[in-house]
Amino acid sequence: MLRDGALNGKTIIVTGGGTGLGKSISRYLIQLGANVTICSRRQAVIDETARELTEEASQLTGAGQVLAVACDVRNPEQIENVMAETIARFGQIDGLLNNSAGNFISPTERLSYKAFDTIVDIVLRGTYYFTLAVGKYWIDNNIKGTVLNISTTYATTGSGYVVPSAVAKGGALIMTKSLAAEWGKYGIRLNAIAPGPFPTKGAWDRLFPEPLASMMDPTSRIPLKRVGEHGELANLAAFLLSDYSGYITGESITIDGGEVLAAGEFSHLEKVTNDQWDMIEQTIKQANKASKGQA
Ligand SMILES: CCCCC/C=C/C(=O)SCCNC(=O)CCNC(=O)[C@H](O)C(C)(C)COP(=O)(O)OP(=O)(O)OC[C@H]1O[C@@H](n2cnc3c(N)ncnc32)[C@H](O)[C@@H]1OP(=O)(O)O
Ligand SMILES: NC(=O)C1=CN([C@@H]2O[C@H](COP(=O)(O)OP(=O)(O)OC[C@H]3O[C@@H](n4cnc5c(N)ncnc54)[C@H](OP(=O)(O)O)[C@@H]3O)[C@@H](O)[C@H]2O)C=CC1
Repeated sequence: MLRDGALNGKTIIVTGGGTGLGKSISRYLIQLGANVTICSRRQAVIDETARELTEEASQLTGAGQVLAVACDVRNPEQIENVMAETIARFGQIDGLLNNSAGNFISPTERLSYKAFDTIVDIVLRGTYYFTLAVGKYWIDNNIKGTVLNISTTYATTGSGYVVPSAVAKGGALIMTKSLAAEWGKYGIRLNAIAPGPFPTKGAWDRLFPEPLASMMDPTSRIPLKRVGEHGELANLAAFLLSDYSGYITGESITIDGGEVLAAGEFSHLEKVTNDQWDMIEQTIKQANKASKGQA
């Protein structure tokens, strides 16, 4: 979507950049000229991704570079280290993509206290810690940086069976909007993306394990009748991290093929045939006549 070189000179930190959506978005940011630091807990995973993305970038003209630094987003000292390593290598930080998450599907009454804390600590506390650390750095150095948080559609609707994740994503979304209001005066923007289903191993292993996978088709409730493609999400993320979205802040943009619209009372009637619609129309028209005393 963006022109080659659209992110030249930008340095962006991507949490959870070694796998799944974080990896796909990092790949596109690098193609557009950004330098990207990927971080997550598993050094071997981010090292392998950095190697792969560096190899791909070497085939392109004007692509950025990639740095891998291990970090648990629940640990402020490790966050400071990611920032220090990024500044040492690339000079400054311009963007932060809070993409790391933990999640699993489970009836809430089966959860231990620690299970709830584990998810909320990664998703809400980790997002807050990283945003606070980078935000302080931007304010101190007069940098007009941009934060993009990967949310979910159920951050606003709520959802059963993923309650810790919904609570944490909901909190992170309100943080996005609150800080957009507070830090706008520094030129700092914060936005979110609320994706519907985009297949990744991390999400599918934990949200659609068997026998659930055989019992439910995630596309059946989606008006566009398909899951998302990583490139579609990467396009939106790159735009929101770029200067082209310079007047957008405090927003959450949904990218879900219309899935959230399924809440509409009559949105599930696609199985009704044309013959049935003919019958329905006649029945309603009869009722209309009856109500006017014409039947
Ligand atoms: C498709 C539609 C929209 C989907 C929206 C998607 C949202 C996403 O976030 S998808 C991202 C999925 N990716 C990941 O989750 C990657 C990282 N995840 C993990 O590393 C683990 O899944 C983790 C979150 C559980 C964290 O691992 P770790 O730190 O090693 O924690 P423990 O294994 O020690 O578990 C802590 C605690 O949680 C309990 N627990 C774990 N799994 C379950 C489960 N399936 N059901 C119930 N409880 C679970 C575990 O038992 C521990 O509690 P205690 O037993 O009290 O010690
Ligand atoms: N896939 C989908 O359909 C949807 C995904 N999302 C969101 O997209 C984002 C990416 O998910 P997805 O790519 O699917 O799944 P992945 O499992 O591939 O990504 C999650 C990443 O988070 C990292 N991570 C987990 N815990 C920590 C931690 N404590 N510190 C640092 N990093 C951590 C993991 O790396 P490591 O284990 O090495 O730490 C992993 O790279 C998440 O925010 C998720 O909520 C939202 C809606 C739909």
